[in-house]
Amino acid sequence: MALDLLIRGGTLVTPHGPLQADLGVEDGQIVSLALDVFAPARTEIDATGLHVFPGVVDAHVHLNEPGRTHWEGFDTGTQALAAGGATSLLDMPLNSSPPLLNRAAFDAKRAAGETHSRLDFGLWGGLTPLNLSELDDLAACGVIGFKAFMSHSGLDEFPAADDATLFDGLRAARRLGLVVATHAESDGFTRTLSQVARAHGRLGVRDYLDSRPPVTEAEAVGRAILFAEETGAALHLVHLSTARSVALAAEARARGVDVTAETCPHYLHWTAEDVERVGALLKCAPPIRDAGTREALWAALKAGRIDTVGSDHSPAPHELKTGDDFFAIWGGISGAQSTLNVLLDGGYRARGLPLELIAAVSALNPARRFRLGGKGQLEVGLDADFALVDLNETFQLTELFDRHQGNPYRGQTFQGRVQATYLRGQRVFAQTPTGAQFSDTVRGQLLTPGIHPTGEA
Ligand SMILES: NC(=O)NC(NC(N)=O)C(=O)[O-]
Ligand SMILES: [Zn+2]
Ligand SMILES: [Zn+2]
Repeated sequence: MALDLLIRGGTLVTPHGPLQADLGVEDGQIVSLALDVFAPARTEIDATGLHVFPGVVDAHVHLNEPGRTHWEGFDTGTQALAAGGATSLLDMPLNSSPPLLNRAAFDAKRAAGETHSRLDFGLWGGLTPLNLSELDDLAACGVIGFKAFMSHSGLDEFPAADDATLFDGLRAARRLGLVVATHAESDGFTRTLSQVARAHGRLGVRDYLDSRPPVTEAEAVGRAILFAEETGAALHLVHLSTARSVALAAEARARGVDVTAETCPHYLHWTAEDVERVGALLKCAPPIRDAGTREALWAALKAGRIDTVGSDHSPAPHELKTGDDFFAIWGGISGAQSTLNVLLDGGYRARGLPLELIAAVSALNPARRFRLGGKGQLEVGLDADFALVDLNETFQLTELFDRHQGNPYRGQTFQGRVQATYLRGQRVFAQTPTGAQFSDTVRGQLLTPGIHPTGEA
C-alpha cells in the first residue's frame, strides 16, 4: 500500500531525544517511524539536514473571532501560527465578541473556526460571575476548559472572577473533569497601585511596570493554588512571569496539587528595559520583568519546572496601541509566529536547552494536559502534525503574517527557522525561494478533550 507522504532523512525530535529516522504518513496519521522506510509514497520530501519537531500546540492565543476580526481573526492568526511551526491552538474565550460564556457563543466561534482556521483548534470557555450556570452546558459543547481572570481582563464584557466565583468554578470544573486556567494577578493590589500612579500623573512605561510588581502575581498564584488544593480541581496558571511564581506551582505539585505552569516567549526574550525602549508593542499583564528575572525563568524552564510555553498572542489595532497614558494602552503582545524561534534561539542555542524539552513544553505537555488525543508527539498512530526546522539557519524575522504590522519581533534575528509545517500530513506552510506559501484548502478541525494515548500530564 503506498504511503501518502514520506519524510526522508530527517532528525526526529522525540521525547527520548533526536532520532535519525524516516516518517511515513497515511490518511493524516503517522504510520511508520524507522530508518530507511522502503515504501512507495505519493509524495516524498527530502528532509536531510532538517529536524522534525512535533507541531506546536499553542494553548494560549486570542484570535478574537467572531466580533473583533479587525484585531486578528482565525485566517491571519493561524497563518502566523503555521509559519511558526504550530499545528494546533486553543483559543481564549475573549477578546472575541461575544466572549465565549455560553453555548450560543461556542457555536458561533466553532463555525468561524471551521470556516477560517488553517489549523486544528480547541476553544476555552470563560469563567466569570456572569456565567457560572453555563459551565455544565459549555462542558457538553466540548470546551477545553474554563479561563478565569483574577484581575481586570481589559474588557468589561469579561469581568474578573471574584474569589467565590473562582472557587465555585473550580468545584464545577472538578466535577466536570476539566481544567481551569487563571490569569493570576491580584485585582485589588494592582488596581490600587494603578490608581495611585495615575492620580499622581505617573503615566509612563516604568510607572505601569511598577504598578504590577511580582508580588501582585505571586499573591494571586498562591490563592489560586489554595482554591485548587481545597477543591481538588485541575489548575493551569497561564503566563507566569517570574521563577518565584513557577516555584509556588512546583511546590504545590510536589505536595499533590493538580497544577501546571505556563510561561510565554515574551518573558523569555525581552526585558523591562526593552519595554521602556519599544513601548506599547511590549505592554502586557503581568508585565515583562528585568533581566535577572528573565534568566531565573530560563533556569526554571531548563530544570523542567515549567510545563507549557504558550504565545498569549493578544493583538489589537494600531489605534489601541498608542497614547500618552501607558495604563490606557491595550495590554497584549503579538507573538503567535515566534514561540519556536525564541525557544530554539534563546533556549537551545544560547542556554543549552535539550530539543526534547523544547518539544515537550511547546507540544507534548499541552497536548497531554488538555487531553488532545492525537497531538503533541511524533508517534505511530498519532496525527501527522509536524514542522521541518533548519536548526543551522540564522535569519532575520521580517515576514510576519498576523493581521497587524505592530509586531515587536519584526527584525529580530534567530537561529532555527521553520521551513515547512504539516497538519495531519497536509502541508499548510512552506518557506520557498520565492517566499512563503500557505495552503488555501486545508481547514482546521475542532479539538475537544479526549484521552491522550500517552496518558495525563
Ligand atoms: N484580554 C487579553 O487578551 N488579555 C491578555 N493580555 C495580556 N496578557 O496582556 C491576557 O492574556 O491577559
Ligand atoms: Zn492573561
Ligand atoms: Zn491571554
